[in-house]
Amino acid sequence: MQRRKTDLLVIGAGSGGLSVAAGAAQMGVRVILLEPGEMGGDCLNHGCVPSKALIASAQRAFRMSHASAFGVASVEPQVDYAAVQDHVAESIARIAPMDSQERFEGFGVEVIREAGRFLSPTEVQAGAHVITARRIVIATGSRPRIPPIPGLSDVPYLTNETLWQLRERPRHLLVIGGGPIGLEMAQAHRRLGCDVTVIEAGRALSREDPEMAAVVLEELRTEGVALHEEHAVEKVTQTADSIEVTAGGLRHSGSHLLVAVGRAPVLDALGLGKGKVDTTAAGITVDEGLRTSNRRVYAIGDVAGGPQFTHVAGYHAGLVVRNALFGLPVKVKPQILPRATYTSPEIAQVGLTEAEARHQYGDKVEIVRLPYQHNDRAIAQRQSAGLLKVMVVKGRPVGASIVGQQAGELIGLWALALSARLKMSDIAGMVVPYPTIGELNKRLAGTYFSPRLFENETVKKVTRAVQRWLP
Ligand SMILES: Cc1cc2nc3c(=O)[nH]c(=O)nc-3n(C[C@H](O)[C@H](O)[C@H](O)COP(=O)(O)OP(=O)(O)OC[C@H]3O[C@@H](n4cnc5c(N)ncnc54)[C@H](O)[C@@H]3O)c2cc1C
Ligand SMILES: NC(=O)c1ccc[n+]([C@@H]2O[C@H](COP(=O)([O-])OP(=O)(O)OC[C@H]3O[C@@H](n4cnc5c(N)ncnc54)[C@H](O)[C@@H]3O)[C@@H](O)[C@H]2O)c1
Repeated sequence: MQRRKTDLLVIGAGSGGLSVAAGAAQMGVRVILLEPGEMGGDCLNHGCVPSKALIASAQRAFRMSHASAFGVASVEPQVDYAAVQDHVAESIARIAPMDSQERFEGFGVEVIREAGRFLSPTEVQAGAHVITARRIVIATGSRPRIPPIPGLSDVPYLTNETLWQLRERPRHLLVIGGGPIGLEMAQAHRRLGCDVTVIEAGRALSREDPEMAAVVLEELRTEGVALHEEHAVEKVTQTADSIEVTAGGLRHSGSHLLVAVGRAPVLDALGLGKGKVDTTAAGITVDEGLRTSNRRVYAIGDVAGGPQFTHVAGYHAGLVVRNALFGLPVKVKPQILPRATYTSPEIAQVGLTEAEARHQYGDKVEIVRLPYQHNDRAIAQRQSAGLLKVMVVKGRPVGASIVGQQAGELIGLWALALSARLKMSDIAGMVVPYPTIGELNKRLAGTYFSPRLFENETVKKVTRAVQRWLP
């Protein structure tokens, strides 16, 4: 065994671990990074990047078959599924150098391609190395949760880890789970010409405001995705040429099955008991500053049991670097963390939903609504289905929900508004280029002020009085 000492040991080279390692090493700290698998973790290799690349192919296909309204003949797209997967692989390959071992070694990080396992509260074993570190960051992410459905283990099923190796287009894709993974992949495959059936035990997109989620679900159904909500899966069986899922008294037959029912934290084999790091089923237990029960050890990203997004792992990393390197007090602010699901239309959220805001603020909250149909660019592009809702308390937004074209882009402004505590007047006062979808944000703030200005007798009296004094 080779004994090693370092300032910072990072376990896992995914979105969270890489961000911590890069930040710390570039500040001159000695960093060792452990990764037994592919550099870049889930987001690059099995998550965000491949899913968004597949969605991009699907959007192309959809536009080809829906062009006639624009005066361009619609055509039935010829989908070469293997070539679609080549595009997915190429997207990963183009981004991979950013997360590569060589790039991180260039920052001064020592990368060891071994799994880490605690031997004691201060020592971690990785292959032939025993590493002692002043601070340790666990960033081991999550993996697909496989539910205990009778028969599931006896059939060949896909997860987000294996979907990208598929070369033949599924004739009929069955999807268990109507969350972000299930619905992004369901719509993309439908647009690529597959029959698709989604079986959801509860409500699809259940984290989202139901009014906003309904817009997405209606579009999916219009495009031909068979979506069964409140249908608990009873069993899965295989016949000679198909897989059958029995749910809610119905039998769904398909050629391929995708399981997308949530994530499980990667905790096993880490020896967390020896490290005196406490866990629950959701993940590693952390305080507001991401410290675990072992004060020298932090947990970030998916393994920390909170919202599971790449930008959240990156945000955690920034906080940990500040605290571990400079001793600065840090605190996770859940209310500033946005999320977006990249269906068409997209659905995005930051801060409180309408229901949460009403629950927290009662009648002090004002709900400001603006449908997309008033946006000139959305009309010109025939993408005017959508809605913005912003929850406002005493002139400041406390939450924003958006469903529609580019919702994931539009939510960024409200994420800034919440993190910088901007007022609605700040949003109303900004000037945005015409004609853009982004005008919706400013127009919504205008909608907040309209009744105050234009339906207010005092304002009208004062304005009339001022006219008499003006030269
Ligand atoms: C299909 C899909 C689509 C997604 N799309 C989006 C999206 O569009 N936007 C978004 O924000 N998020 C998206 N996500 C979520 C996002 O991928 C995760 O939130 C993010 O990857 C979490 O980063 P992480 O660093 O916590 O974990 P990971 O990226 O999973 O990295 C963990 C790393 O730790 C390594 N590891 C595990 N055990 C050990 C050990 N014992 N020792 C050393 N290393 C170990 C693993 O090999 C892995 O490389 C998506 C996820 C999926 C599955
Ligand atoms: N655009 C994005 O940012 C994006 C995209 C994909 C994934 N992600 C991340 O990955 C996480 C995991 O996504 P996910 O969709 O797998 O999980 P999820 O937990 O968000 O949704 C899973 C769905 O499966 C349902 N379900 C659970 N067990 C079931 C069963 N036995 N039968 C039928 N339905 C069942 C649940 O009710 C739920 O609606 C997300 O929460 C998100 O954090 C993000």
